[in-house]
Amino acid sequence: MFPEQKQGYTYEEYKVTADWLRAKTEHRPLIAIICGSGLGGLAEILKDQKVFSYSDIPNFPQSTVQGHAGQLVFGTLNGKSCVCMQGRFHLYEGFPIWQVTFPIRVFQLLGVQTAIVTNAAGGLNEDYNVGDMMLIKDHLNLPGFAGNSPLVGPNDERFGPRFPCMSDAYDRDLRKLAQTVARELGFSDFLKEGVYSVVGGPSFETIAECHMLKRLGADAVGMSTVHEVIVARHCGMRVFGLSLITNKAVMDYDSKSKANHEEVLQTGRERASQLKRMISSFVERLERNNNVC
Ligand SMILES: O=P(O)(O)O[C@@H]1C[C@H](O)[C@@H](CO)O1
Ligand code: HPA
Repeated sequence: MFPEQKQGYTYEEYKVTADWLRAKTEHRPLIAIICGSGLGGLAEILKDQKVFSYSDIPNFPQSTVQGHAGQLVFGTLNGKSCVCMQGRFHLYEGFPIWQVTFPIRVFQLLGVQTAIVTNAAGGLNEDYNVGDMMLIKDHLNLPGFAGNSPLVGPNDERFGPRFPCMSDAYDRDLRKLAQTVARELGFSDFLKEGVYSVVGGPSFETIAECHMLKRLGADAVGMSTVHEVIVARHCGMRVFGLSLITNKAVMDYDSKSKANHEEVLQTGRERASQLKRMISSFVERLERNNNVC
């Protein structure tokens, strides 16, 4: 017979990790920042850092993708306590979806109220350019349509309800705040707002798939974020989602362009300083408004 397969974490397992972290750091984060591919440099904006390698944290999965360092960085940003994931987990790495989203519930137990979720994404909207920042206003959850949701399985009411609402997944006030911040920083020319579609990866999309996603209403495509957002909303966090358009999706059969991870990382490096200023000012304003914009 096959050994019984693990179906998810227990409440106690999330708690073991949260308690372990709480015992090892005095930081009590209210904000979590999840760094997308090549965007780990965002953690550098945190002061008074306490850094943990994922391999040292009980129950934590390990990062396997280039551009995801695999470190949890606690620190303060403009006086506000934050925790930053330098590296996230993706379905294509072979993790079950409940492992992909494991850190989110740990953060909730640590007291996090707001999740800032970033990613690298391919632009489907023809008005988008490489290097644009896209405020995520909504998502299309393709793995979810096929039943691969992080909330599948018995629901633990201590985290949230059986049937959480997702029509307000990406907080409108936080998006407004981001628009204000971008305007003040002179970033409006490369700021967009749109719909992010998650696919399973790791292969980049075919031309026909890109056309399909665009017709479904997606402005950008990626391989992450949505699972984390669903779990964050389920447990009552406010979510701000930000995509960096690292490449243009190939939509034309005559095109010689080929999506590739190196271009994704390179665009991240080129936009690193603007992204840091954007997130830093955004968090500063959150503080000023006591998280109520
Ligand atoms: O972690 P994110 O979603 O930013 O990473 C994207 C999707 C793939 O992991 C990778 C492809 O280049 O970048
Ligand atoms: N497709 C899927 N995921 C991505 C892309 C893309 O074009 N760019 C960065 N992540």
